[in-house]
Amino acid sequence: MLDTTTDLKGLLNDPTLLETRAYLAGEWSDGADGKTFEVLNPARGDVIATVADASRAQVSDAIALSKPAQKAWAARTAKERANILRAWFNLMVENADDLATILTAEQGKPLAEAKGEIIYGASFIEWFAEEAKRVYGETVPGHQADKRITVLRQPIGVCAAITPWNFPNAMITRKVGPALAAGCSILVRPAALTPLSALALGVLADRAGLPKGILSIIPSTDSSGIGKEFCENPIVAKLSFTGSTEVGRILLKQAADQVMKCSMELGGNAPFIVFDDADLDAAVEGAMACKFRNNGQTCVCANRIYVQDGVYDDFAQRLATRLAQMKVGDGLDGADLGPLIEPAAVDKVLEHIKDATDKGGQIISGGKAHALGGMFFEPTIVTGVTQDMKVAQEETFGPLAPLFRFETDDEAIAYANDTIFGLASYFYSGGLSRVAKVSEALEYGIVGVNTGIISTEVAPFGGVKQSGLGREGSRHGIEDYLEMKYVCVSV
Ligand SMILES: NC(=O)C1=CN([C@@H]2O[C@H](COP(=O)(O)OP(=O)(O)OC[C@H]3O[C@@H](n4cnc5c(N)ncnc54)[C@H](OP(=O)(O)O)[C@@H]3O)[C@@H](O)[C@H]2O)C=CC1
Ligand SMILES: O=C(O)[C@H](O)CS(=O)(=O)O
Repeated sequence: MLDTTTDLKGLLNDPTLLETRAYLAGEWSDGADGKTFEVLNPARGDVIATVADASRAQVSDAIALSKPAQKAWAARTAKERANILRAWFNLMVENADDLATILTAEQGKPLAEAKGEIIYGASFIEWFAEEAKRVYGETVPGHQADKRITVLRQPIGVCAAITPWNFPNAMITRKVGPALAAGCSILVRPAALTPLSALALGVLADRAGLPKGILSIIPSTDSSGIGKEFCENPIVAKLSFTGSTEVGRILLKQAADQVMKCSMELGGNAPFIVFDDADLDAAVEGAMACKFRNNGQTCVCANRIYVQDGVYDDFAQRLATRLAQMKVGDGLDGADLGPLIEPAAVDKVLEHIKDATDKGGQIISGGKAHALGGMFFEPTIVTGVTQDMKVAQEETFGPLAPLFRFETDDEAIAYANDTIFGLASYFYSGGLSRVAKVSEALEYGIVGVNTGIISTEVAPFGGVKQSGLGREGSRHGIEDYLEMKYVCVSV
């Protein structure tokens, strides 16, 4: 752990963005009985803020208040809602430097990446401000001479969201943007490790003129209690979750009693395939971007790198050369790779490396905790990795690049699909026919071809199999916040 403390307020141009109270139905509130919890900087280990710890009862009250507020919000014109969202987007962009500093301080990713996340997060608010005006209905030719049929698309009502620590800004805006655009209200519970980015978004939403009751940001250590409140409170009509498949399953079971509409962005186990006709320099750059973004802590990060026999050794050597240029350190001090989020994350990377090397894998780069100590870890490459190793089936969520060897296209496709997950996949090839065939054969919601970066607000993001339900972003992202109503008029 670095021997420095973080004067977070002192680093901000606008220190009022560092809000530590809960934002409950538009009111800034202390936790019940003044309860609080501490937020740490994962690079330095120091306490950067003490935040209100909201209780389940407070959340229940906020849900009740958000119901009439939602009705009034839905009654506004789409253009009025869009204008407020647009004002919020502008404020996010204007305050991007401060939002990025807060994000890096609580999450650890390098400042440049944090700034990228803020702009990416803001893009969902901009996109859905535009989509708000395009929620069209339909007219259907009547089935009898006297019948006139119209199809309305109406906001689903009060929504709830649970978001993870790895993207403390963008995973919120990707849910809140479409909800608010559609005319819903939404209550968000961010991960307890990273509530400050979420609360700063609440400050800016307030400034943008969002009416009271439409948005709640709930810092709380009671993840399971708040999750139950979201699933059991009859006012809540929809739940959107991003996080592990394990927690997604719990929430789906809880939501089943109310037959609640759910969107789930769950775990991935992304394959990254390098065929022998690939541009190897491009493939190495793609692997660097895809594997080491957020230090390997995203569910679309390459988890398994499959390289065809003829280019395997060359690719491994080039990747190792590139990795040696990466500087590990404090995200606030210009590092390329920050710390992992918590000690358990370091243990998981060590466990996967040990399992691989016990079964015959060889470390060619890194392989151990970094000399900086704390949650810093050396970016690592293991070669000779096979399908019987843990890393083939489980997400590492850390800076470990395991290199698998394959010979034929069918073998690569079979290995890539041999998982319960189906979020993102990637491959590099220069062959037109291969590009078409492999894209179709991969059982994934997202396929990156000759690119390692696939995240954008304009495309539908989501997985198949146990990676989730629904899509976020794009014109499809608003659908989960709308209900269809068919009106049949006899004339
Ligand atoms: N973050 C992501 O996008 C993904 C994570 N994963 C995997 O999951 C592991 C853990 O990652 P993490 O992001 O913490 O994922 P989790 O699923 O553990 O947490 C995601 C969110 O759910 C909350 N939560 C946890 N348990 C419950 C519950 N019982 N009811 C309601 N909410 C709950 C968490 O709150 P709190 O943290 O405050 O308890 C957090 O806000 C990773 O190492 C990775 O392997 C996989 C895919 C995606
Ligand atoms: O938008 C992204 O790039 C991802 O959603 C982040 S994650 O959910 O894959 O971790």
